Amino acid sequence: MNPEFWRTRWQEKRIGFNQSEVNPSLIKYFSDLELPTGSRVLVPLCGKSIDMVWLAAQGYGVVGIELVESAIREFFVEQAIAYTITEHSKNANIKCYQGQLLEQTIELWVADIFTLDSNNIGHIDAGYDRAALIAMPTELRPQYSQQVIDLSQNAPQLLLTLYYDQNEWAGPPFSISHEQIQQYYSARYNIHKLEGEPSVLNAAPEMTVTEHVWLLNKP
Ligand SMILES: C[S@@+](CC[C@H](N)C(=O)[O-])C[C@H]1O[C@@H](n2cnc3c(N)ncnc32)[C@H](O)[C@@H]1O
Repeated sequence: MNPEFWRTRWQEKRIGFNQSEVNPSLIKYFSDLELPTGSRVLVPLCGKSIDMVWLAAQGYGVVGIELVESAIREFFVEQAIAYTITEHSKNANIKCYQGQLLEQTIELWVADIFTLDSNNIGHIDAGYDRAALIAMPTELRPQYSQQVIDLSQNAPQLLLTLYYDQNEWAGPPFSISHEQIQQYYSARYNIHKLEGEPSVLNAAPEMTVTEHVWLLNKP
């Protein structure tokens, strides 16, 4: 998916991926990461996810990365959080929106994730990937997974993916198999499948879909 695809989706408000309720798997499994409060959580391809509000309410700092600036602005406006904007000194396409919620900092980067490095975003304690890996087409996924590993310096992750017959529906979101998860992450993580539950694709409700929840821990 090129950047224009996502900009158009946001412009035309075709954002069926955006949830009005906090993701139940986040609530159920995030504690498995055993993070002390005050830890900083990376949310790649964050959109305006309400999950970031939940993370802050649990006592975690949030570091989101999102290509489309209007999505980030909508997040702060809808959540009634005051924000400041800092522009990157060398790259006009990169900005950082920052606000405070319940004494936690929510820092959302307007950027193509591939243009950032760990010096930009600072230390990360864990990652939460919902609708991010599965938003990446097959050819970009190895580069994406490596970028998340590099940005977070191999921090543990809670990863949510979908599995369905890719021949039946083109995506995004794309279907990801256990073998693909191994391919992307087994060199740097111990991989545990926590759950596989029936799920629904909003754009193709007739499809049989399973949501998988993965815990990626450092070996
Ligand atoms: C399927 S949405 C998921 C959003 C969010 N994780 C959620 O659960 O609602 C994927 C998001 O990734 C953003 N995106 C796509 N490619 C990106 C890239 N290369 N860098 C940063 N963000 C990107 C899109 O604009 C879109 O908001």
